[in-house]
Amino acid sequence: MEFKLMPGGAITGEARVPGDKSISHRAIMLGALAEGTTHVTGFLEGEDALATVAAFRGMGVRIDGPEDGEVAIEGVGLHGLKAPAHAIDLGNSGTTIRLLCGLLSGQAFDSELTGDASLCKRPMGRVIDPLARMGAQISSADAGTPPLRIHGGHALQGIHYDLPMASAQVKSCLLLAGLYASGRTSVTEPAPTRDHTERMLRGFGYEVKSDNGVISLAGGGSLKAADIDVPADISSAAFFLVAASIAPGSDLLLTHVGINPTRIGVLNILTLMGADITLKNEREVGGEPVADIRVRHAPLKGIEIPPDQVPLAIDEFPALFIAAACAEGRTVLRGAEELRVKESDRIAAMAEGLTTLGIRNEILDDGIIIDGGTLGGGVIHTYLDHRIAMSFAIAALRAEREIRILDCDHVATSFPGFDALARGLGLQVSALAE
Ligand SMILES: O=C(O)C1=C[C@@H](OP(=O)(O)O)[C@@H](O)[C@H](O)C1
Ligand SMILES: C=C(OP(=O)(O)O)C(=O)O
Repeated sequence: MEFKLMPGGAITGEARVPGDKSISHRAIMLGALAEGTTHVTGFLEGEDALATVAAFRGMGVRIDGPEDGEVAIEGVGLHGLKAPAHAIDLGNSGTTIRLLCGLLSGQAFDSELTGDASLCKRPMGRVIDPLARMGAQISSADAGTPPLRIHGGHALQGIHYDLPMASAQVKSCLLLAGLYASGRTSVTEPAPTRDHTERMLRGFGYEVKSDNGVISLAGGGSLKAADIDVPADISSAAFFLVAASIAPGSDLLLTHVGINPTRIGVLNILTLMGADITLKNEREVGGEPVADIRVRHAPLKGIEIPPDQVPLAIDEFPALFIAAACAEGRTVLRGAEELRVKESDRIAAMAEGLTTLGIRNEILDDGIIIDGGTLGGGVIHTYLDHRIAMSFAIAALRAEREIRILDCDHVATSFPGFDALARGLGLQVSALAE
């Protein structure tokens, strides 16, 4: 499928974007390992979260739904999973494969994890190495990439691990392995990352300590089923936060959006650029802060992105680069080398598309410099990356000519129905069979 976008338009109205992907994955994982039935509402019915559902069904867990965002998971307890009959295919989902590495290292059975062409290029050494120090045995393809074979039946010991990169996936992987390890498992992060695993473990009655940047738990406990209301994904909301900011005449309300402090870099960065964003009706839902977000068009200016905001906005940079392209002056991002190992090399993929649209930019090892300017039009390559596709779709609001975006099927990994929702709010997008 490809997207064709006519230039111009404004973004107006009210919308609730689909459920948070990170929280949806964790709801299935912890629900499966809990004792009792976990009920989930607001679940993301996107391909990545559905890959997590399929993985646990394949290990004998009864999961009803999702239907209208509702899922019921019959937990089997920490030791109730069954050996999967086949290799588990996790599609495009880095979060699922890395968290499962930790969880499956603690099982008595062997398992094999694989995925699509994008996932099979992503680095897994970052979880394999610390898990090996805990006593796990995982073999990978030569480059440290999937397919992975996890040899079960090895006793795990708790370790302390200083994370070399700010990664919630590595942190969460080790905490899940730690549930099965003897003694304590603890990690320190070079900078805070999303803390949904810690919050949800506590919500399931498992003690997790966070003391001065050290996050730890002791193995050998148990999880009690809980009800989870998944907020709308701020990473999906980000496309419309940028869209409404850059398109004159825009006024948009995004409802029930998760505003966990470890996820709101996009709000902080856009506000520093001059965006008109207000939070309303702030509340806490099932251990996660939530708000309605109003965003109106405002002229944006280029900024130096504060390094402390980078991990808090890591998935939102493709959309933020479009904001930078529409801003007056220069935006500089550094300290974001992690963008090179996502579903695509997001620095290279965005730089290429920005250049196609006539926006001057310079690639750095760990970031990019973007000079705001006038956007033309042209044909964009997504490199099979959902966030690249959606970012260039919203760029059309300020483009002078038509934009065609090739290979947009992956949008459904995180944001099923993106094009219909965007059309309803004023983006002139059509989805065409390729
Ligand atoms: O833990 C998670 O749910 C995620 C963590 C981040 O990855 P890293 O941990 O690799 O930074 C993020 O990019 C990904 O979309 C989701
Ligand atoms: C990086 C992402 O996801 P994952 O690592 O789970 O594939 C993302 O959704 O932007």
